Amino acid sequence: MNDKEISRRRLLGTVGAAGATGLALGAAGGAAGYAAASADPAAALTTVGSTAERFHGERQPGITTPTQSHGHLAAFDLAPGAGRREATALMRRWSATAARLMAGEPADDDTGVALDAGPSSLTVTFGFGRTFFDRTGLTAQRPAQLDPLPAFSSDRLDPRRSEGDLWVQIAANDGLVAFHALRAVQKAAGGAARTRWQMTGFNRSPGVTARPMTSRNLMGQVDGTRNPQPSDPDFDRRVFVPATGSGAGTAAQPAWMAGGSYAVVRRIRMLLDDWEKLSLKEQELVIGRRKSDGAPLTGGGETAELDLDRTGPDGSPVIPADAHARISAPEQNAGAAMLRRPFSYHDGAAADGTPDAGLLFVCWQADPLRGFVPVQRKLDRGDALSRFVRHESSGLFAVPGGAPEGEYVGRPLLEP
Ligand SMILES: C=CC1=C(C)c2cc3[nH]c(cc4nc(cc5[nH]c(cc1n2)c(C)c5CCC(=O)O)C(CCC(=O)O)=C4C)c(C)c3C=C
Ligand SMILES: [Fe+2]
Repeated sequence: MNDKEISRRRLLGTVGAAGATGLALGAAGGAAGYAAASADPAAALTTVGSTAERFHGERQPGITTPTQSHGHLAAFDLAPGAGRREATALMRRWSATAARLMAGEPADDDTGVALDAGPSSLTVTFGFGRTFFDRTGLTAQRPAQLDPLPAFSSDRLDPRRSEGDLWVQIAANDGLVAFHALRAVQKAAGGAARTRWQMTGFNRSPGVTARPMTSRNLMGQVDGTRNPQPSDPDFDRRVFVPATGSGAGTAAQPAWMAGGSYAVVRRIRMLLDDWEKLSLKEQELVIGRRKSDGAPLTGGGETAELDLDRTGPDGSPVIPADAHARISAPEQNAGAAMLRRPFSYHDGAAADGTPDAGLLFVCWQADPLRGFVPVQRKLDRGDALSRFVRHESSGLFAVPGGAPEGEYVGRPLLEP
């Protein structure tokens, strides 16, 4: 792998090292807050702890930020009686809280949970659900892209753990820093909004592999190999809403979504007891890739192209017709693609004793009808993986562009 490829892959969090886009806050740089308060600031922060992401900017953090090791996803509903005024004040408070915590500074009325740690690549990302717009009298500003996702035959969705007026994604390379931020966001909600659901996930910790590697999921597969890369000429067009408010071939988007993206969030349970009964060969045929290194069954290394036309001695395709990697490939879906940025989760055992574990699947795209929806439709019809997974909750959120310095996320919608 050359240097360019490594830095490109770091950007998407496929490596086990602190983020390339982050800003290391050393003592000389005046890392305010927790670490600066310790006896020896110069020694207090490791590279992992001292790395900071920027809150303010054209785009929100947490979309192309290298995937962190700890994540919390939370949806909130506006409190009864709360409308646009309360939502505006809430987004101001949340943005101020996120900016402070991401810079390694304490929140108002701080709980002290992250007292000794640096920002640890914390990101806080905010989104609006479909119901937010009616609640705030902004129905006319609701993007068509937030229309409900179609029902899929394999859905087993729990409505209480789906959707929501507002969505927050919190992630950091330290569990205490991530939890601290979640509590700060929940406290800053005050009387304006209540937690509707909350889920906790994880990824590999920075630095645990000897070389930069794509992460694995709880089925043991290398997962993330064929994600779109920021260096791809069509990356921005696929993932972000352009400043003009709409992209080629997509439905018009409101101006307030410029620089934003849409997050599809699915809690996908893995039926691990069934999966783990398969032989290695059977597992590899389900995906169409080798488990050891993620390489296509048709050969080459991890990043080699899939040869979808290759047949074996018996005349059947080497990458089976129902293999997940074949069915989800953009070439099989009129170019539909999304940026997958998931977390694994493990919530103990279900009532039947099986592990309640799987993927908090989060994918990003400029338009869900040109990303998640066509691919999931296809997977729903004939993906070999579907026997081993169950979609248990779902959310679709409009994530606006980032807040410039001195502003808050969502200002162009709430106070145009
Ligand atoms: C609708 C979108 C997708 C869902 C839902 C989904 C669930 C899911 N996927 C894996 C494991 C792997 N997925 C891989 C590739 C892959 N998956 C999707 C989409 C969804 N997956 C896409 C678009 C792609 C890339 C296809 C391509 O560009 O060729 C892979 C292979 C490695 C990789 O490219 O990342 C694995 C492994 C699980 C376990 C899962 C649900 C739990
Ligand atoms: Fe997949």
